[in-house]
Amino acid sequence: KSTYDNEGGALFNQTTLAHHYFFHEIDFLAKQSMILGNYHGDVNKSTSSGNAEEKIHRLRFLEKSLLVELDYIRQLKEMSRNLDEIIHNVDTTESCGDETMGCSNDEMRYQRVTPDEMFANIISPASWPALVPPPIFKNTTPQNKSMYQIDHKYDFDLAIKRGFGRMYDDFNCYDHATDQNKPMYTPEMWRKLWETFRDSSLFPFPIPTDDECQEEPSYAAHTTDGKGRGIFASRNITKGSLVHPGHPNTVFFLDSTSWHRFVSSLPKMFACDTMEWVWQQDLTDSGNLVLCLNMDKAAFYNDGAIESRCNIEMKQATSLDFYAAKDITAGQELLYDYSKLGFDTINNTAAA
Ligand SMILES: C[S@@+](CC[C@H](N)C(=O)[O-])C[C@H]1O[C@@H](n2cnc3c(N)ncnc32)[C@H](O)[C@@H]1O
Repeated sequence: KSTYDNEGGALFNQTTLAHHYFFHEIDFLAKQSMILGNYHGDVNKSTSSGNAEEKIHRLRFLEKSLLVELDYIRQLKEMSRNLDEIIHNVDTTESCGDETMGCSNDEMRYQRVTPDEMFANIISPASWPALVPPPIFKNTTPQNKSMYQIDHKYDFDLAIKRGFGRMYDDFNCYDHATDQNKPMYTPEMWRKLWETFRDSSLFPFPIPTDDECQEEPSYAAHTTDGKGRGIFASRNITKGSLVHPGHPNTVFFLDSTSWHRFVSSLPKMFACDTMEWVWQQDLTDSGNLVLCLNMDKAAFYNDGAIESRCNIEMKQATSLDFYAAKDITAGQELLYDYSKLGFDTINNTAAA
């Protein structure tokens, strides 16, 4: 929009930002489709041990995702057609007044509008922070690590390496991490998390309905050995059976911006929780790590590697489904090996 160059640059910048936003959105959509398509579409590979019902279930979710995506593409197309028009037609008379208030014609036409005013017309306000550069992260040392946090290699240090340190610090999550009385999540709380993801994500990921979620042989409860909340077997489980399908309640963040936007949109407790729950995994066997987050009680699975107590596992590194690695008795805590998820192969995709 070089014609606006002489207008002081502000409108020019906003125009550029609008285009930047648009292309960022397209790019994000393409990546999100790739992950969804590869993960949910490749059912034969990723659920070779799964049953037909599970495959149908997964394909249904893929179908629903694609329909939402199609609709989104339609909206983007519409937006691209109208983008210039919207930018030109922003109603500026209110902030500038009219000629009787001393505004020149040019000022009336090109009165600066705030990004919020302009973007309110074309995108949801939740998307605006995408255009603000992420903060510069500083290393932080937690003040009061408990014994568990010192022993536990995942906490703090790894979070900081991933670039979460500043957000962890901003939300002052250190006490939260060691708190053994954090609340159990109600369905409303999970929904709130889902809605924030939907609103802060550039992709309107479909929120699964209850009948899309399979019954699992487990329940969430507080642990008694300092691990916070955990997941326990609700009945005896035979070795090899599915204990948790990773779909449809796992969501993906493909870049640091979308992750930061999501966490920054949450109240403190949710923000601190999600920063402790998130992990990275190469879902497409392509060398690209994706940030993954469980939006259901699966977020409470603890690490059993330290005490060699793991009893559940994924059959493939690209899978999100957990199977019993041995016979499990009702009441036992379900534990897996965190290191199997690629925590050690962090390449800082999540860091700014
Ligand atoms: C994926 S979450 C598991 C749910 C967590 N216990 C909660 O209440 O939110 C990972 C966090 O759980 C805790 N955790 C997991 N396994 C642990 C272990 N073996 N010992 C101590 N803490 C553990 C750590 O605080 C870690 O950051």
